[in-house]
Amino acid sequence: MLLKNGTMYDHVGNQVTRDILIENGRIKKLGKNLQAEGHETVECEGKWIFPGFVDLHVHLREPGFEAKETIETGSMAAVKGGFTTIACMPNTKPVLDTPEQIRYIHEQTKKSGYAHVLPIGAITKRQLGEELNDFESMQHEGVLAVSDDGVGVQSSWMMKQAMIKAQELGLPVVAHCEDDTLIQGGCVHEGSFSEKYNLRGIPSECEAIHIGRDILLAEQTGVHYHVCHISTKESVRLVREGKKNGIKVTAEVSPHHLLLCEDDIPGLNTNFKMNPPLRGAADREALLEGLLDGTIDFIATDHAPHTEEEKAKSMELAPFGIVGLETAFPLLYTHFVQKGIFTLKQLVDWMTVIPADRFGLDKGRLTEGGPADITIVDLHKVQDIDPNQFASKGKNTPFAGWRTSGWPVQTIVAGELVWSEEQGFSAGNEK
Ligand SMILES: NC(=O)N[C@@H](CC(=O)O)C(=O)O
Ligand SMILES: [Zn+2]
Ligand SMILES: [Zn+2]
Repeated sequence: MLLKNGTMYDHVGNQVTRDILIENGRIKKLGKNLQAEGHETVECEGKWIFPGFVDLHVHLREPGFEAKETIETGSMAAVKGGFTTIACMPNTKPVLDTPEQIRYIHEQTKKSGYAHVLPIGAITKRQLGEELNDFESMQHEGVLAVSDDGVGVQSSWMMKQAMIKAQELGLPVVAHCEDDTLIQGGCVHEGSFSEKYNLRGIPSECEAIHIGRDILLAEQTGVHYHVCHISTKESVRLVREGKKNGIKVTAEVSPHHLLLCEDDIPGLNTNFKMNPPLRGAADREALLEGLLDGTIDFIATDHAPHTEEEKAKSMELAPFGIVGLETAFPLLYTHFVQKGIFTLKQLVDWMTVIPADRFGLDKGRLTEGGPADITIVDLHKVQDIDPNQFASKGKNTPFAGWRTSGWPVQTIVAGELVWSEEQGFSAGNEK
């Protein structure tokens, strides 16, 4: 395949116009006036060509919760959103806590996936926090990291054992940070919204207390410790301090925590219920500052689809989580790049090369010889977010109706055009 005349960043970050020749799933050549003979040509004039986006925090729900999402529908949502590599969390049924479960994800991806899917294995058996899994045997089948995402690892001792083992094996520990004793049945942030609606709140320290503990344990064990969906100003402060002290701590932030705070929740609407909850305005400011100063390493969506029936429940009873794959780039582009808060280069780096580098993946760059995972974006395309148009089974977004620019129009995974605005989806990358 030959991509003609696309705009891209070169290796030093300058904006250039280039052709990209793709062969055997790799970028064969990057240059000007490349020859098209025998190659399918895609005209990209006026469009941006980015490395395929990388999202290291996604819930694909398979096995066990196929009514919410499957590897097929979740990876369709991914490529439609411009993501070519996604990591899936182990809070499925059964939990991804054995080598057989990890192999199952790889097999299902081969059969029905549209993007590269990197499974994350659970830290503890059935994510119950009681017994450490066999990381080595899961690693043998190919896991990106270990995590009990969905719940925090309550026991400090258990977390320490996990870190010791993960450090030995070179696996990152990816942490959902939440102290169960501080949740107290909370369903939203403990702040002005919880007060106004008389709901139980989840206080900020519920997250930060785990991060503080884990950074101390990471210092002792030397493991790569990664904080999921960071949401409070205290958490940002702790990560900043940890980094300053040379501790191997990284952090991700979700688009919704950058875009929204508790003041934006329009009443008892469960599409604004997620974990961690939307925090205060000062927290949101601290997240932006942390991302801009490098305390927070990159962006991850925490795509968490649920059925409409589940989300139709009350604020207290509905499950936590919102979808994110199909809206992340346009939302962040519209609200931060167009407004001059981020540069386009920063945003793209936070969604490509930085997550890839932090987790040692050969992804996130456009280089000769590198993988042909590519996202073509029309920055001028304006569209209202419409959940009914999502490829994801999850329609649970707080952003319905938001007018946004910067939509992916074509996505290439391992050299195959897996989705285009005009033709829709074609067979998954490994089919
Ligand atoms: N983020 C959420 O609100 N929900 C996630 C779990 C998680 O990421 O902790 C889910 O699995 O639904
Ligand atoms: Zn989580
Ligand atoms: Zn999650």
